[in-house]
Amino acid sequence: MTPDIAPIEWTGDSLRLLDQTLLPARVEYRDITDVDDLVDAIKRLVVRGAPALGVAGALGVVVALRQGEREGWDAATLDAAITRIREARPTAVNLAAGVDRVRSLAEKGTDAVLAEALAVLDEDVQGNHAIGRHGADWLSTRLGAKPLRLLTHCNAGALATAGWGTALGVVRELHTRNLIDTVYANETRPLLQGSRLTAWELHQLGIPYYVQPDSAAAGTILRGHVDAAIVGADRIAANGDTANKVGTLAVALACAAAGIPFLVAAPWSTIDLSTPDGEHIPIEQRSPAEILANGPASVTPEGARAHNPAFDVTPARLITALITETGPLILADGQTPARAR
Ligand SMILES: CSC[C@@H](O)[C@@H](O)C(=O)COP(=O)(O)O
Repeated sequence: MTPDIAPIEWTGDSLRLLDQTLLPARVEYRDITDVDDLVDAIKRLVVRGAPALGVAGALGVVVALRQGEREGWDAATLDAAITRIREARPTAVNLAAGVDRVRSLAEKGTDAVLAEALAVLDEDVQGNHAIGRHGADWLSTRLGAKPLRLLTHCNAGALATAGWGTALGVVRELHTRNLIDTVYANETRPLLQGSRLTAWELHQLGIPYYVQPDSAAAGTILRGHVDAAIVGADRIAANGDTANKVGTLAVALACAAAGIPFLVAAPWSTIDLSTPDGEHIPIEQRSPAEILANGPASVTPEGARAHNPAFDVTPARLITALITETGPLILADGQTPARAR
């Protein structure tokens, strides 16, 4: 299946990434043939979003193998390079899972690894379309077949995946059914994935939207302007606790207070049955500079300390349903990923 926006591709010679740090001002691609460049791209969020990181991890093993062939690496050097890709960011389980899925094929040769990595990419696009259909069915059955006002946080669109998107995939499917009134896109401080990326995607798709400050979300929800919230996930524990972009928990709490559905849309590749609950999910701490400064200009007194977690964990009890490619799991009714598998 051909994705529309292609944030990540294999060109035949290189891993091509749409540079998400430059959007929406510039559409530029980076051709990656070097492990250092890939690790830097992952850390700087040139490529980002859990499913896209899974594909980057899998294709990253191909990059490492080819660089190793070019530069005559021994097995230990190759292994260390692959591990650096795997550990470039800690929270999205897809990154490590993508690396692990293809790594063991290295002894069969680079072509075998490449074929499996491309399968990861293809499965993601197909799975996202299924998530879109399941989510749209669930929402229109539960809320009625009327145009919906949905809220989302961060970017869980085509850019965050191999194509189509998860939470935004549901929005897109509803839009094709004429069932979207408007989308509230939280701006997503501090790196603005909502105002830069989600708004860019919604604009291109012709879907009506507002960008709002993250801090407006609770008020928008409690004033009755939102029918449901839908977000993506970086890692879902066996009990359904879900790590996603920092600020997601506040949205879930507001939805619970307002009595409206809070949905997580994510593929099974984001579910980590080896992590029992949210307390065990590693949370990435990012650079203080992201919140102590606005570009080059400091916005805080000298010596200010920063607490800058990139993600928070929403407890399963606040999640109405988890929409996967195999259908919805109704966490509100006590279903969990562990019991479903
Ligand atoms: C389908 S993407 C789901 C999540 O990965 C997304 O919501 C998110 O939190 C991304 O964080 P990011 O730091 O931009 O990689």
